[in-house]
Amino acid sequence: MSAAVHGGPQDRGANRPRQATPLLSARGLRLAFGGVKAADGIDLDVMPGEFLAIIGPNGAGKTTFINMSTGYLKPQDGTITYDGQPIIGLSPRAIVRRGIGRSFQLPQLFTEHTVLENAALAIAAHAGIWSPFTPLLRRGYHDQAMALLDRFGLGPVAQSRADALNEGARKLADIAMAVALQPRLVLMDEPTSGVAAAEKMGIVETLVRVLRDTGVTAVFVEHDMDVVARFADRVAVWSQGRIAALGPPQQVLNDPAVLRDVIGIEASPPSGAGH
Ligand SMILES: Nc1ncnc2c1ncn2[C@@H]1O[C@H](COP(=O)(O)OP(=O)(O)OP(=O)(O)O)[C@@H](O)[C@H]1O
Repeated sequence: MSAAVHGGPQDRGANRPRQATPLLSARGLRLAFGGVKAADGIDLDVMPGEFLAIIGPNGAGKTTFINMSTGYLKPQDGTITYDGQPIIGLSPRAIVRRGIGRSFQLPQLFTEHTVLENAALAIAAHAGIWSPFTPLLRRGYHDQAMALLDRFGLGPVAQSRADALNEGARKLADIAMAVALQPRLVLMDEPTSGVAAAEKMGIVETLVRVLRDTGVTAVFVEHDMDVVARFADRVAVWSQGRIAALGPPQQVLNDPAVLRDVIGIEASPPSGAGH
């Protein structure tokens, strides 16, 4: 366990300065859809190098926060800065170019292409080539794509069509595409949803290893409390568009109100609480 301010179970930031500048900083975010307050005054700092888990019930506004941070939704009020610069109003593609990647609840792969072709397309896109055909003709992208896939353990399925992958591999491939764009921050919306229970920890171990090795900061929405307890440095608890609790997992996941209102159990530790 690290003594760092934002330390957590697998923190590698023991030598991090105590007063690091946030990589992403949200202040006073508000967004309502009709009468539904999807964001009702969100303040959150994401520190460089940390893995921050977002938990909370359905409809609490978790995806809305990711959408606002990646240019898919514009808040009605508030600010978001990334690396000290305001990003509200930028397009999703401009935000990717700044260094924020994301993965989706439903992976966004070109299903009729192979995994290798998907990776080559993502690497080519990062190089500024958006034509869907050019990179497929260029061996160089394939080599880089293969190296990327190997890091995620996806080498054996490189030649498979994306729609032939099981859910775990599909989730990893989607995150690999985000990493191809060389982000400093990745926001992942439920990276383990739909993944078989037996596969889940292995999938998360792989993605955490790759992101940690690459020095990528991560925010991830997660419903499995065992995953959160094991991999998050800090946990933010979303409730009705607000952050109801924020802190290290051992603190937040043992908070009786969080156990009752978010995890849906009376007073037991997080192990076995996932669904
Ligand atoms: N584009 C939209 N138009 C209308 N309502 C929306 C839109 N996006 C989100 N909402 C509403 O805002 C609220 C928050 O939604 P959001 O998807 O952010 O919740 P969530 O915490 O991610 O939920 P889940 O865990 O089910 O994915 C919900 O009531 C949702 O129906």
